[in-house]
Amino acid sequence: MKLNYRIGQGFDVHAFGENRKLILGGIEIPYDRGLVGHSDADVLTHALCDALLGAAGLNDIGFHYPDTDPQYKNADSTLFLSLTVGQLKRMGWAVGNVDITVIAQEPKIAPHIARIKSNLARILFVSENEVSVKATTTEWLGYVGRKEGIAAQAITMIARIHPYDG
Ligand SMILES: Nc1ccn([C@@H]2O[C@H](COP(=O)(O)O)[C@@H](O)[C@H]2O)c(=O)n1
Ligand SMILES: C[C@@]1(CO)OP(=O)(O)OP(=O)(O)OC[C@H]1O
Repeated sequence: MKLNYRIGQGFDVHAFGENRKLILGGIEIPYDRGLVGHSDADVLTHALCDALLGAAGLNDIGFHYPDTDPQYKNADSTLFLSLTVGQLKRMGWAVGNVDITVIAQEPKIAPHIARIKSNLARILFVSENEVSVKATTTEWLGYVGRKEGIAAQAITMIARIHPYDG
């Protein structure tokens, strides 16, 4: 018999670069630098995609949306999240809750968390109560502390909404 719940976790890091917007959870955060990547480098959304894909046993974001594919150049990463949610839905999974930590020395994320949660809840088809977004510094230690980039980790629980035999 298949279980009705599964958990997954994801982790991602992107480096800061010049002339880039800082996008987290699909929301533009005012800062003098942005993150560098093939897509918009939305590190929070990438970690969340990996958590959801991991929960469903579906490999990772780079497997489904390779950084060698020109169609994803500067892509809005919430597209990957929407596609992932659709993929899970077709397999009979709905998102239960997500818990995300952004690891950044700067900028302050707290003032933007309400907007990030609202945006993610809309894409995940859950209420904002099911979306937790937190932030921490690394107390000036390591690559995050040197303000070289931002890391994010995400954990999710998904629940089976209909049987799937694939
Ligand atoms: N980029 C960040 C980092 C932290 N916060 C908020 O500040 C609090 C204290 O952070 P510490 O790393 O010193 O524990 C943290 O709990 C967050 O609320 C933030 O908004 N943005
Ligand atoms: C999102 C993708 C695809 O554009 O590229 P990046 O923005 O570079 O992000 P990363 O987390 O390194 O890997 C996933 C990629 O396939």
